[in-house]
Amino acid sequence: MIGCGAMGGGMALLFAENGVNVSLSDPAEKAMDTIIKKGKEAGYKNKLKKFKDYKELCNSLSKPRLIVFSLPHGSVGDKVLEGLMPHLSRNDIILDCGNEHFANTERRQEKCKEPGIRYIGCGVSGGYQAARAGPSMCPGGDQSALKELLPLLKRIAAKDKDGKPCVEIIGKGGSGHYVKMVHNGIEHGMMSAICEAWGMMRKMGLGYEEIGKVFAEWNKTGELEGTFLIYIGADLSSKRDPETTSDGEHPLVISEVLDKVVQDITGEEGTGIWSNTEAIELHIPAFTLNIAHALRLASAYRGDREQANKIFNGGFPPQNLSVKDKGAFIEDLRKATYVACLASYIQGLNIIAAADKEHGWNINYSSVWQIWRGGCIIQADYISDEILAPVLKSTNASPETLNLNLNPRAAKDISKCYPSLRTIVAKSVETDQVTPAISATLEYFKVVTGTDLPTSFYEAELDYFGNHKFDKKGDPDPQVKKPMEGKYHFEWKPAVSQKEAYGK
Ligand SMILES: NC(=O)C1=CN([C@@H]2O[C@H](COP(=O)(O)OP(=O)(O)OC[C@H]3O[C@@H](n4cnc5c(N)ncnc54)[C@H](OP(=O)(O)O)[C@@H]3O)[C@@H](O)[C@H]2O)C=CC1
Ligand SMILES: O=C(CO)[C@H](O)[C@H](O)COP(=O)(O)O
Repeated sequence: MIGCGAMGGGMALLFAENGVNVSLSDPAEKAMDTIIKKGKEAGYKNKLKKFKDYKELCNSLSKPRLIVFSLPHGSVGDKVLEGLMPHLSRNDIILDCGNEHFANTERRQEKCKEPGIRYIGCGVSGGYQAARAGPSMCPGGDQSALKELLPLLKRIAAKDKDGKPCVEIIGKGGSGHYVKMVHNGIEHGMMSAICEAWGMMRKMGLGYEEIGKVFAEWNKTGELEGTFLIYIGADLSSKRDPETTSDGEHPLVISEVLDKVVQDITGEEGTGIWSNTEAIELHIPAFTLNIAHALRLASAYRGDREQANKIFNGGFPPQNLSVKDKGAFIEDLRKATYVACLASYIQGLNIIAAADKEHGWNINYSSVWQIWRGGCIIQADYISDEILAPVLKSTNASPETLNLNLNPRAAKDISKCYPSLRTIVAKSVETDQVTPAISATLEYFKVVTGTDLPTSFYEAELDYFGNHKFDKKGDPDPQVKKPMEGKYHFEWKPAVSQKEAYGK
């Protein structure tokens, strides 16, 4: 296990629990000692050993070796690979369990080809608790290595509600890391919508623990049933700090958490940036994911926000929400949260489908479905059973069939929940609530199902100044339905000389 932090430490213990001898490497000796101590306490006798140099570490492993990375993304992995290479042999496997950029994964796979080392990009999900108990795993790369590894991975992976392991072969090349990256993009869309709903409930006057109870209800039944992020939202809402304050209180931890999400800016994580960049580069409209990312960014600048708040004389803070029927409003909020979560899935799947076509990864979509069934952060039982299963589990699921905006079952739910989504956004606008992902979701569904968009005017302006051409309404040519340049240009205003324009 190279990298013994929150995730690597948990996975090292998980492997040891499953009878595997684990050799540890981390710059922090203390991190390795802690894992060894925990292993001893758990009764995994002599299963965990620490190593300072790669030669000794590699000599300690039986062949073909399995080397697991749980490292920060980027150059760290390159340096580690460089250092390990001289001590590895043909057929050894590197299982990169970090959140690595798929292009780095593919570059390393290329580098490993000649010496015959098999490099697998394997996103893992579920946080450090799942790393210890069994994560959802998303491996892609060399098929022979994947087939050899799968039995072991199935032993350690999370199990879904039917007891099936949440790990399957995703596809070739960097597809495993790609799917995990998009998982995180979806995660961010869902987390944004959920925190926005939480913010509105706070402004309705609900206490932290009361909101926890609402989330617990949402998680029990209906469209948000079995949604991990709703479940942990319920759980965290009642956690109290064991330290007492001066007045003898044990404060709710959530009441003390500052409103900033920083890891995109600190570089700690990259998946949010990469998944949005991918959406843009692959021409996928991903309103909910894009704005969720922007909310994180804006939130990170706490100091700037404080200064702007002063300059704007207090800014535009959310007003207290008075609603006639609290129960009905919370039900609208639940439905709005659900459609924003579903929109996040739809946008994420559209990104994966476009990338699969572009890279020829041949992604197995029933594997994607299975790894998202349990153990991962975006686990959502209702969405999985009702919406995704009929599409992703199908034996002929392909990038062409993945667009859930064209799926009648998804359309039924979105149409049913749309009035609630509109009610929530309208109330939010009226009272200055912070609801970017929920509002963007309303716009998203309006736009992707709309056949009378104001972009006619946009197109005309583009043609006016740029000769960018347009197509005409009613043209029977099927090409006009494709994203291709239009056939017509109108001379809205002929170009004139400088003298004619400026009169000199
Ligand atoms: N935390 C989470 O919830 C999840 C994280 N991930 C991904 O898993 C990976 C690990 O994350 P996480 O455990 O949270 O991060 P941590 O920072 O806790 O762990 C990373 C570990 O790698 C160590 N490290 C740095 N350089 C080297 C090196 N050259 N050789 C060996 N070890 C090294 C670090 O040591 P030091 O601190 O001394 O530099 C640290 O102990 C990341 O890619 C992350 O994106 C994936 C899913 C969930
Ligand atoms: O990969 C993860 C979950 O799936 C990690 O928890 C990750 O650290 C979350 O950070 P970010 O919100 O920046 O993706």
